[in-house]
Amino acid sequence: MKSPELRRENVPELSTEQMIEVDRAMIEDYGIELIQMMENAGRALATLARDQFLGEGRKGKRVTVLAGRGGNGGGAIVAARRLATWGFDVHVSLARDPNTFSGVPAQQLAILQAMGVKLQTSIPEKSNSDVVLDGIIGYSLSGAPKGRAADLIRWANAQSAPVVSLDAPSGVDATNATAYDPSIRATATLTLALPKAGLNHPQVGSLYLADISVPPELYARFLGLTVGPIFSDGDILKLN
Ligand SMILES: NC(=O)C1=CN([C@@H]2O[C@H](COP(=O)(O)OP(=O)(O)OC[C@H]3O[C@@H](n4cnc5c(N)ncnc54)[C@H](O)[C@@H]3O)[C@@H](O)[C@H]2O)[C@H](O)CC1
Ligand SMILES: [K+]
Repeated sequence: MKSPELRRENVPELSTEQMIEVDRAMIEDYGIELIQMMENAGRALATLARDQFLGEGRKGKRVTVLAGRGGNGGGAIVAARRLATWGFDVHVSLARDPNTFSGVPAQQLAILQAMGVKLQTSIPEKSNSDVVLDGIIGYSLSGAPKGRAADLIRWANAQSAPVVSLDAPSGVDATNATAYDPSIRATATLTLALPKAGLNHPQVGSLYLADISVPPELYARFLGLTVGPIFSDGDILKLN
């Protein structure tokens, strides 16, 4: 299935600081809550994985989802839930123990646990995934990945399956494009709302953009940026 395309020069790029301001305005000025944005992000990630990377004959196909405890992991956990409900064999590996999760990501994790989706807190023991989803760290990366997050990144890079990153490849700075060691070498990256300035890096792979329902007028009002109704042709655009 082909995604509608959008030329990169036709949309502004955001810094992490600007994206945090978008998140703030969404919640405080428009009343669009984090859980709503995360649902849109996660559903788009699941849809992209299904339509671009899982192909025909989907029954029994294995999806490995790597998730941190922040907003990025929360979106990946939503994607895991959607793919599980669509009949895929979903395995989730967490970068942090479940009892360290809080807020909306904890709520999303609890749903996954209630559904009985396979969940572990160690690196996946199998290497036969059909696709790997990377929701380890998003725009709140601080320095080179450490601990289990780093172990999961190294594991993902050793897989032959395509790796699809949410928002940014984990370990790549979304604002300044620094690729720390280790960092995900993605086949594709699905970023949210508008492209981030640091996603001009070969480790991003093919770049896609998902609609998380930011009203275009928000960009004008809070960031002084003009953005048209870019998602009028679809929820997921391929950026060229
Ligand atoms: N409007 C939007 O774009 C929305 C984006 N969403 C997603 O949320 C993330 C940002 O979420 P946040 O909670 O701020 O943090 P992260 O998930 O990026 O990361 C925090 C997580 O990562 C750990 N961590 C950070 N640096 C390191 C490191 N060097 N080594 C190991 N671990 C590290 C940190 O400890 C935390 O556990 C954004 O990217 C989007 O994906 C929202 O879902 C919706 C709105
Ligand atoms: K990521």
